[in-house]
Amino acid sequence: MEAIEATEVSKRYGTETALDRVDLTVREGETFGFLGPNGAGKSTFINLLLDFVKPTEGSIELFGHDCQRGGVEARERIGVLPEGYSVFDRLTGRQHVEYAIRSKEADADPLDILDRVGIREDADRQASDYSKGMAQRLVLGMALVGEPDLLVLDEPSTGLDPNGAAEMREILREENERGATIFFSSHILEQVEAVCDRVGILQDGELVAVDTIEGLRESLGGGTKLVLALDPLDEGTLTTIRGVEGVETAVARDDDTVEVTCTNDAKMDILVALHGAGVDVVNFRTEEASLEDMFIEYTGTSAR
Ligand SMILES: Nc1ncnc2c1ncn2[C@@H]1O[C@H](COP(=O)(O)OP(=O)(O)OP(=O)(O)O)[C@@H](O)[C@H]1O
Repeated sequence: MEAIEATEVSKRYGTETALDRVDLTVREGETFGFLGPNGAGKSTFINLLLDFVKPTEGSIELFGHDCQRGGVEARERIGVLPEGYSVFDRLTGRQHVEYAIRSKEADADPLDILDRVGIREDADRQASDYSKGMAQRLVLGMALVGEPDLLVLDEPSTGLDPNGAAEMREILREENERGATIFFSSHILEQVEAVCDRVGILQDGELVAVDTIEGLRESLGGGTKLVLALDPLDEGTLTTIRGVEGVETAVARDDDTVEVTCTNDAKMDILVALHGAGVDVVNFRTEEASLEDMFIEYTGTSAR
């Protein structure tokens, strides 16, 4: 059975189309990263999943249950970290987790959960005194209660320092190994690249790509990145490179280094064109296109 199955889902707010006929399947056991620039529709999709808002057209199923008609059964199997969740000021961290345990009728030790997300020491402090990162850890802990079959996480790394982000990745890996499906949105592409089996890229409400990271690379013609040290590196040199068939982008990194994303076949042609234009290639290496490079190619914008 599929964990998430969206069929032709659209959501309009007045004249604003937040999602436009999105078809998406997330299989049980997958870790799926949901990417898109600000305002692309990621939170809207997650809000539809959770039945916080209704689709204008189309439907979404969770474990075979329509999110609107049979959502309750499905939601019992889900752990959620919503965007911008605010903690209850008067409750301690422990009380938050106890609340989640009661409402999910789960059997868990709140301190074990708080330990897992790294705030056991702060269990009995009021959550209003928590830092942003601690509050985010607490909400993740609440999402983990009851060993959910699906974790839906909207920007889980918000507020976390690099250590916190690494711990978050580790928890996602452990949860996935336990058998949970993970669906999360993020602007932190290194994070997505490190843990996801597949990614979907949303832009202006449309799903412009869904694939493995390897698959995205291939569909961008090999997705090679060349890093060239050139003399001279000026506008004329950049124009020469951009004129070669198969070149997607050519951006100067500093005074003498340029980064070029291109198809595999274009690499040799670039060197030939530079030689023809009298440009000296001082240094030359290739790198695999990162998810960030591919995101820019698909959406024309940076993820952050
Ligand atoms: N309640 C609402 N009323 C009107 N427009 C809305 C509402 N919620 C979202 N939108 C619009 O829908 C579009 C998609 O927004 P959404 O919050 O889903 O994007 P997002 O990809 O999650 O963005 P971000 O990365 O900034 O969180 C935006 O143009 C936004 O202005």
